[in-house]
Amino acid sequence: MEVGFLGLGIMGKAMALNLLRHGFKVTVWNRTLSKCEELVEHGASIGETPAAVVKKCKYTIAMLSDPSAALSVVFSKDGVLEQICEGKGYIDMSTVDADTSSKIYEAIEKKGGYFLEAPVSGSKKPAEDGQLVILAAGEKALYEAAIPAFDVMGKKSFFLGKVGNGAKMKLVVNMIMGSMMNAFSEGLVLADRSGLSQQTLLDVLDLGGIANPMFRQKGPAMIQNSYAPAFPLKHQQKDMRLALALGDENAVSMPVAAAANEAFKKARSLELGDLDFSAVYEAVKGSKSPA
Ligand SMILES: NC(=O)C1=CN([C@@H]2O[C@H](COP(=O)(O)OP(=O)(O)OC[C@H]3O[C@@H](n4cnc5c(N)ncnc54)[C@H](OP(=O)(O)O)[C@@H]3O)[C@@H](O)[C@H]2O)C=CC1
Ligand SMILES: O=CC(=O)O
Repeated sequence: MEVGFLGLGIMGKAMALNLLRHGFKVTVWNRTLSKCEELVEHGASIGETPAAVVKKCKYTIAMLSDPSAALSVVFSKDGVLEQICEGKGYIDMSTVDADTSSKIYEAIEKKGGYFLEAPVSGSKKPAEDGQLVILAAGEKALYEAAIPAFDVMGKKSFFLGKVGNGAKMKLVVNMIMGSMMNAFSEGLVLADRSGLSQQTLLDVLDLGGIANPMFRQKGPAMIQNSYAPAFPLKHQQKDMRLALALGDENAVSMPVAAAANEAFKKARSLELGDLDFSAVYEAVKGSKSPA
């Protein structure tokens, strides 16, 4: 199966490598074209533009930073829309809001193409290990055609119905995750400032009813003030912002998420946006300068 892949950031690179490892023929494009070279070493071909990738491939996957990147790759000159046509499918796996996804869907449908949104839950390591959770919605026939690729990239795929439902599910999940990360950070600060061992707190948490992989994996690095980016903080703040907008639309009061969003914004103002989202701990601690 030949697929196109647009966007070779932390996630896209790992996902495209998995496809290559499992025998897919992959044509890649990235805004910073030099990032394609590593994929070429693993057997990928390069498309010079998103349009060139879509022209060559029946199915094209995108994994881009945010709504503005997702829209730009489709609608700009040399974008996806120039070559999408009947018989071709476009699968956007970026985390965006339902409106962005719907705009892309409508434009692609007008040209006779198929569209599926398929954001993922799971970070750098699950992407490398093919263990993502895929939250798809849109054209069912395209979902079915994409299952061999989803089976390589993920451990479980959900088909959630009409376009927008995948985006919304992903935002709800990440809203919860961002709030949890803030509560966790406050707990670590409180333990430390009240004279307790943070390591003992991690041990206690891991044995109880609120044990979870995120605390287990991020906690030890956080107490060492180490934030190598797996999920960049700027993307988590984007997801909080988009989830809060979804709350606005549905008149859902979310004071916990709103407070968490403020902490992520504060962390961005401390220039922590490119670090892992666990670096919000620095903002919660009250750090005054970049970590
Ligand atoms: N990292 C994670 O743990 C997870 C991330 N996600 C989501 O997946 C998506 C990608 O995340 P991740 O890989 O971490 O992000 P990165 O920041 O590592 O990569 C972002 C990608 O988007 C591209 N891009 C940014 N702006 C534009 C633009 N205007 N036009 C074209 N391309 C652009 C970048 O290109 P360039 O290289 O040129 O900058 C890069 O390929 C995001 O929506 C994120 O929220 C979902 C689950 C987990
Ligand atoms: O979007 C981030 C994730 O870990 O999932």
